[in-house]
Amino acid sequence: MSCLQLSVPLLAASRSKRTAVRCASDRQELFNRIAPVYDNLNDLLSFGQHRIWKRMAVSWSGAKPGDSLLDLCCGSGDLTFLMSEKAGERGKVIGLDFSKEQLSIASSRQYLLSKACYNNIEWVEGDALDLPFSNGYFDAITMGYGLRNVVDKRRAMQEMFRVLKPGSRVSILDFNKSVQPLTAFVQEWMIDNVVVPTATVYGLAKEYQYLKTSIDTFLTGKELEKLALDAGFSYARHYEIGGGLMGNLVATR
Ligand SMILES: C/C(=C\Cc1cc(O)c2ccccc2c1O)CCC[C@H](C)CCC[C@H](C)CCCC(C)C
Ligand SMILES: C[S@@+](CC[C@H](N)C(=O)[O-])C[C@H]1O[C@@H](n2cnc3c(N)ncnc32)[C@H](O)[C@@H]1O
Repeated sequence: MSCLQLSVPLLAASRSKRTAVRCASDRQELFNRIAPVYDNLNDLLSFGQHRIWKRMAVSWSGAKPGDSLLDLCCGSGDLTFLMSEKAGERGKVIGLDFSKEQLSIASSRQYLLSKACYNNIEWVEGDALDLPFSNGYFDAITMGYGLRNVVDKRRAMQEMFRVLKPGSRVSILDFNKSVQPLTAFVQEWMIDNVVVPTATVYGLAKEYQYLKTSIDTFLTGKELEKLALDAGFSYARHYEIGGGLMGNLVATR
């Protein structure tokens, strides 16, 4: 069984560093593979709604002109570009990801979109579980659809806490693991009957089946709030958006 199918409890039970490293590299390869079609499939499969959800995440981060900002697990840069517009030409935004292919797409988009403020963006190939930044460096952090994909969510939350300035916020957007049976049913039905079959047309059935597995083993809103408070954040609130299909955790250091 590849670790893309391993549930988090099984992964945690294995506890072997080697397993975690292999899982991280399997996911790294997955996001390298889907990079060429990632943006288009997101637009197609969410009817463009994901762009609204991402704008909400950036607004909740509290990012403002002149800030030093971080978009963690930036992928092709959707939230990085939004954070760049918030920071303006006096500010700075770092987009960090461990997928070379995703960062390549992000860099190409930066050149093609060529907005003046986008000169404030720096792309960094790195690990969200071992950030190459000093303590208390950033004024705000966003993480869009990344927390569910890291192999150690606690460690990722601790790293975000470490590199944030006191009083600053992290805004974490992801799928919502709903406790409402109807919402959970609709989400699962859409993924089973629309998302995975569409991805199969692109030869990516396994990759989008992983999407479903990762949601099944994700944390609920209340569990995400507790994860943030346990990492040291003073305040944490999880908001359900997109009819409960998505969720956004806002936490203050
Ligand atoms: C931007 C979105 C998902 C990003 C994303 C995250 C992952 O962890 C992946 C893992 C593996 C493969 C792909 C991804 C991935 O793309 C959210 C929107 C795109 C979704 C793929 C579509 C979700 C559909 C909703 C369940 C239903 C939407 C209903 C509509 C708004 C009426
Ligand atoms: C679903 S994509 C999200 C991309 C983008 N934030 C968005 O909202 O579209 C998840 C991203 O997380 C990255 N990722 C997963 N684990 C990571 C880690 N440990 N360190 C850095 N990036 C990671 C993947 O390479 C991928 O680009």
